[in-house]
Amino acid sequence: MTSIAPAETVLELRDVTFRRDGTQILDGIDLTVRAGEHWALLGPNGAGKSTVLGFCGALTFPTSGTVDVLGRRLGRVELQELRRHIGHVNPRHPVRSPLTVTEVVLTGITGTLELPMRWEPTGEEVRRAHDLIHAVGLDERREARWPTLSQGERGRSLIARALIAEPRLLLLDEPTTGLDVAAREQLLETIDGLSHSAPELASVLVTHHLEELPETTTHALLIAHGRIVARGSIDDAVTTETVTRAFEHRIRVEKADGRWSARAVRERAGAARS
Ligand SMILES: Nc1ncnc2c1ncn2[C@@H]1O[C@H](COP(=O)(O)OP(=O)(O)OP(=O)(O)O)[C@@H](O)[C@H]1O
Repeated sequence: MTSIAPAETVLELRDVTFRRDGTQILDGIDLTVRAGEHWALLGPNGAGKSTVLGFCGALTFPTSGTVDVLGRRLGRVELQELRRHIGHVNPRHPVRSPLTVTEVVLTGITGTLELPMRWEPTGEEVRRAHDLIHAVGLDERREARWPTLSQGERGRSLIARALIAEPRLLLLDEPTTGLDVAAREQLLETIDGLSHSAPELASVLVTHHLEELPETTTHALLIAHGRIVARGSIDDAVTTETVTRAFEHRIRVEKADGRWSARAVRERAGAARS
C-alpha cells in the first residue's frame, strides 16, 4: 500500500499567547497550515484575528508559545528576509503617488510602497507583472493610475502585487471589505483561480462574513475572545453551532453551491404563540 506524504507545513503556531497592557488578547492558539491549504480566520470584532495574522506575516512576536513560518522560528530569524516569501494583501495598502497598475505590481518585487529610485525592472519582470495583471482580469487597466482605480480593481492589483514575489504563503486581510457585490464576486473568483494557477500556495484569509469566503476555502479557524472555538476542515469547523458560539448570537449557517451564508435565527411572535 502506498501512503501519500502530508503536504509540507508552511505555518505552525503552537500554544501561542499574546498579552498587552495586562490584557490577555490571545490564549492557547494552535494552527498548522500546509502547502495548498486555504484557511479562513473567522470571528467577531476584537476576537484577535488581526493579531493572529500578524504572527502569520512575521510582523508580531507572541508573548509565549512558538510560531514557525516557512520552517523558521520567529525570534530566531531575520524577519525582513522571511517576509519576502509571504504575500500580504492589505486593502488599506497606502499607495501615495499616482503609480500605474503595472508599477504597483512591480513594487511587490522590491517590497516597497514606491518604485525605488534607480531601480529598473528587467524585461522578464515586466512580462511577469503583465501576466499576473492578465490573471486577475485587469488587462485593460494595466496603465491606469492608482487614484483612478475602483476599490475592486485595487484589490485585484494588490493580489497580483503579492504574487509577483512568488510567495509560499498568501495572507488576505478582509480583501472584500467595501466592495459592491459584483466587485466582491470578481475578487473571490480571482482568489479561487489561485488553487489552479498556484496549487502549492497556502493562504490565510481574515473575514467577519461567511458570504465573503472563497469557494476554494479548505479549512477554518474560528476564534472568539482570543481563544479557539473551532478549527479544522471548513465543513466541520463552520457550522450553525460553532458560529453561534463564536458570535454569541443565534445564527443559522447554510452552504449552497459551494458558498456559505449566515443569518440570525429570529423568533416570530405569531409562530411562538401557535
Ligand atoms: N498592541 C495592542 N495593545 C493593546 N490591545 C491590543 C493590541 N493589539 C490588539 N489589541 C486588542 O486585542 C483585541 C483583538 O484585536 P484584533 O485586532 O486582533 O481583533 P480582530 O478580531 O482582528 O478585530 P476586528 O474584527 O475588529 O478587526 C482587541 O480588543 C484589541 O483592542
